Amino acid sequence: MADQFAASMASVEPGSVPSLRWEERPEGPVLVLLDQRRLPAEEVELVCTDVPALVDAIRSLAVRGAPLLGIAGAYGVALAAVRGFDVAEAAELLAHARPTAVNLAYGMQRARAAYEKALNDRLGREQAAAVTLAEARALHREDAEASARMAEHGLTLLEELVPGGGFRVLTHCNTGALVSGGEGTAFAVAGAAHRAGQLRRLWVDETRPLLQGARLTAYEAARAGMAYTLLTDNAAGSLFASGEVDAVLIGADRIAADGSVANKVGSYPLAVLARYHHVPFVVVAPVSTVDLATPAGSAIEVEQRAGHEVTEFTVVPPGAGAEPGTGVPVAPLGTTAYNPAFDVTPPELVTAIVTEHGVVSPVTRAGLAELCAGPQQGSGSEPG
Ligand SMILES: CSC[C@@H](O)[C@@H](O)C(=O)COP(=O)(O)O
Repeated sequence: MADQFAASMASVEPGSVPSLRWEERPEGPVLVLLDQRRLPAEEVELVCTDVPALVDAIRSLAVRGAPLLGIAGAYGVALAAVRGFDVAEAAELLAHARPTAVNLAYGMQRARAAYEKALNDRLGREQAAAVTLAEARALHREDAEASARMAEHGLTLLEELVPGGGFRVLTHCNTGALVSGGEGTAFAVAGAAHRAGQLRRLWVDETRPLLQGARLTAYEAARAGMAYTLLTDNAAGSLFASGEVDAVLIGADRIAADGSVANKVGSYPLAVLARYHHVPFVVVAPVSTVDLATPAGSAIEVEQRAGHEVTEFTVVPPGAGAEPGTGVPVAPLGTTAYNPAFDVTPPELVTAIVTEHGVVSPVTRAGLAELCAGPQQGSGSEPG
């Protein structure tokens, strides 16, 4: 299996990895995921033949990251439709798999709407399923295109915010090709800077407790040939204090209408540090991550995860820790843990939000709504 992935990896752009694909097999279509729980030790495929298996993969973070959750949600509905399962039931399961990343609901709803419209248009179930799959594929392609646009806009913005170039960028969690149909969000901007010879260093937060930074971003940075250094999350403060960070680039799981940003836990403390040290704090996300129906950050549901992810090292050795008691204990038996998967950064701490439509800076409710309505005309960014 690892060989199959190595072969398919040889055909992709350097630095990018195929995180998810639809495959027609003699026994029926399947969704093939790169199992992110096993990285970087092993490149192992996870094959989903039905939506409950996909929901398990989403909950256990085999497939993760906001844009990819959207793509997975759409393909999940298509899988149910093509295999003749109950589409409404599948959509409900997907909608409740994880609560914070709005892209999951967005992708799922888009595919479901395509299916229902096709049935209303009196297409048969088989044709409706084909339409649903086409919608999932379109969303997958659009995400790749959005990623390329975000990289362009983000690099232009970095050049404006950090005169002189040679950027030292700090990032948190994982926002690269592993979470996208393209090169990702924040990581795509770092990638563009790297190709332009402008990325002096990528500082990679390890991202406790599940180490998306250490396991996944370092893996992607190494593949891309970037100069990168891994740090523990709580080493960021001294790094800022010694003037080693020019900008913070992060992704987002949901952006409320007021510009509040929910992202991997640890993002908010970085925003506070960045403000104190006068360093730009830039959020890179597709417009599908902006949820205008959520009025403010306080209304965002933050996923709370199991305590054993904190009380046990769950990713050493690779693949261990899916269940309580199977990881390496690092706290006395019976210790309780506070384990929110995300935190919310208020808009006043965000220097700019970069989307495929352009840049909003300063971050205002009106500016964000305008950006969501369509691409900016002209150069777009006006860093505040
Ligand atoms: C482009 S990905 C942006 C976010 O989805 C990412 O930073 C993040 O927080 C992912 O969290 P995860 O819990 O690993 O799914």
